[in-house]
Amino acid sequence: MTTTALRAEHLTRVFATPAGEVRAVDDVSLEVAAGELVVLQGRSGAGKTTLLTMLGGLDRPTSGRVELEGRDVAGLDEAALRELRSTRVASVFQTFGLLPVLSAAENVEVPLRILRVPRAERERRVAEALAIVDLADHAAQRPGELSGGQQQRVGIARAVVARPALLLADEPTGQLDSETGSAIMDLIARLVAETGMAALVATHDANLAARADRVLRIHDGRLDA
Ligand SMILES: Nc1ncnc2c1ncn2[C@@H]1O[C@H](COP(=O)(O)OP(=O)(O)OP(=O)(O)O)[C@@H](O)[C@H]1O
Repeated sequence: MTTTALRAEHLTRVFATPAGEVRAVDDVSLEVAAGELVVLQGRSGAGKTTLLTMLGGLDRPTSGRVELEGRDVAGLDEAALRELRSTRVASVFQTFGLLPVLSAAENVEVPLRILRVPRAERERRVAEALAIVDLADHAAQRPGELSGGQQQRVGIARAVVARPALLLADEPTGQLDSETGSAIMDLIARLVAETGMAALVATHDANLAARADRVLRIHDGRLDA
């Protein structure tokens, strides 16, 4: 039986700008199953970031609904939403988002601290996550002492350490050369297969779509049929 990790129904986001209303996302409905890797493709300005931000509960839609593991995200209060964002949904962005003063291991540990996981268990899970992304030997280095690809792998280890139901990635390979970007996509595909999490990855790189179970295309805020 497939379990639906993420469901969006008739999502719309309208921004008011001096030049008038911008319909950044326009009546988008989609589902991502547990263990499924979906790539979202679209040109710059097509609405990818706006859509991912709503799906991750970071922005509320103008209309429509988002369900994560069967729960209506709009029905959650701020505290429940914060908990959801730190435990069930993980995000990986183009600009890595690591804390520069912390080591790789300390960066990966952040979500577990938020969850108040006991220290011994934190250490075990951080070591496991760093090993998965092949960075066990770099645990003590700070982001500035790592390459771009290594930093992105730290970001992925941090994203998955709390075993989220859903991984949202916005151009995770945008800053990387094509070989490193390809390795990052392979890593995401492997994590999806091994952990059963769902992943939605936005990219305008057509080659990366080859790793996906399914490709969605967005154009002017609307998904292609
Ligand atoms: N806060 C905002 N206020 C006004 N307009 C916005 C805002 N955020 C996004 N937009 C507009 O919404 C549309 C979609 O933007 P979005 O960032 O989602 O595109 P994208 O597909 O992620 O692009 P890129 O690949 O360049 O990151 C664009 O026309 C953009 O100008």
